[in-house]
Amino acid sequence: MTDKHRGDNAWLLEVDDLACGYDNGAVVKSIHFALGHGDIGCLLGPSGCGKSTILRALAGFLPLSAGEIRLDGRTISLPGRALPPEQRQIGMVFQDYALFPHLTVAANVGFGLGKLAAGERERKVRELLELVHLQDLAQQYPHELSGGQQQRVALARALAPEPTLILLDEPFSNLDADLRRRLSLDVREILKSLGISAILVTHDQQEAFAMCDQVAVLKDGQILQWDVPYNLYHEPANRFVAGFVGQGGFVPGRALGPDTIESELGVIEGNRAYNWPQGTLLDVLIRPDDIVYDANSELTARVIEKTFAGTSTLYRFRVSEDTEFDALFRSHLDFHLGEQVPVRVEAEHLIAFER
Ligand SMILES: Nc1ncnc2c1ncn2[C@@H]1O[C@H](COP(=O)(O)OP(=O)(O)OP(=O)(O)O)[C@@H](O)[C@H]1O
Repeated sequence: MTDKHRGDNAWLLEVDDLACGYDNGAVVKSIHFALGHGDIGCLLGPSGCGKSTILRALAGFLPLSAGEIRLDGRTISLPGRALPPEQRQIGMVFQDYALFPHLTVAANVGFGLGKLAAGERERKVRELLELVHLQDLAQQYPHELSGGQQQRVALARALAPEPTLILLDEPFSNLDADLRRRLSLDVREILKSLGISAILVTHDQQEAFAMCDQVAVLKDGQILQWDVPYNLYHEPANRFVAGFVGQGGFVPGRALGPDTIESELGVIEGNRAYNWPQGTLLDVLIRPDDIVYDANSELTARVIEKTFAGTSTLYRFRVSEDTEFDALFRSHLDFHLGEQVPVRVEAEHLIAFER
């Protein structure tokens, strides 16, 4: 990261106890998180949970009813007192690109650079277009570009004034899946190469995991967990996060000891201790990659659904009326509906919640 963006503060962005909403009441409340210099954070959650509302508060478009927002140690929002959006050094990229249709690509990127001398502005625009690989399209108009190219222009335009933080509001949702994946990785690389921090809003968990260092999972206006993607997947703090992040479902179990659970899938031992009394009834999280095929296993499960996906096949298995689970096998392990298949649980991370 560049020194230009590093202040003396441990965090670039600190959000403390934030609450805000609209005329009809608070939408988000008790929001806490902090983002490091050069880190990319994500607000992930279902539609209507308040992701864009938090982004608007960060950008300065929405007043706070409680809490505080600090950027590089400087307070930018308090209830009744807020730095105007244009003084925050925060850039924004929107879902619909929001480019100026009557301006060329180069003029769009240079739009916010009016204060620079013409030669300096041209140099800066050229550098930014090279960064987003659009140097050959500088004289085109937005309607002559693909969606992915337009979004690159929008990113270059947001980067031009050298913001401290970039806010990305569902920036890839108008693009097809393949382009979405490639562009999200490209944008990550560009932001990392410049050392610019960002907050991405998305409801796409794969995008959040691929692009972000830390992710907040939101529900009903609250952050349920703010963590690195690995922990969200393997150490979900509660049932909602476990269900929302990644695939998987729950099977019934009973605590045998602090790290051991008995279920119809056998005795499962994990690497994490809980303090349930012995005999506590539990729901055990089983992810499709927690199940392996084992010809020697005594446990067999019946195939009740099968979804072929090229290199892998997702199976739904049933052991009893109460115990069903998904398993992802390489597709050469080809079983037919109704077949009894020997399987074994291989779950290092044992995740369970009291029933
Ligand atoms: N301008 C507004 N006035 C009143 N209520 C609003 C306004 N904008 C959003 N809301 C309400 O605030 C809640 C959160 O909306 P928000 O747009 O922050 O959700 P979101 O998580 O970004 O959803 P999505 O993924 O669908 O964009 C919703 O119940 C929504 O109806």
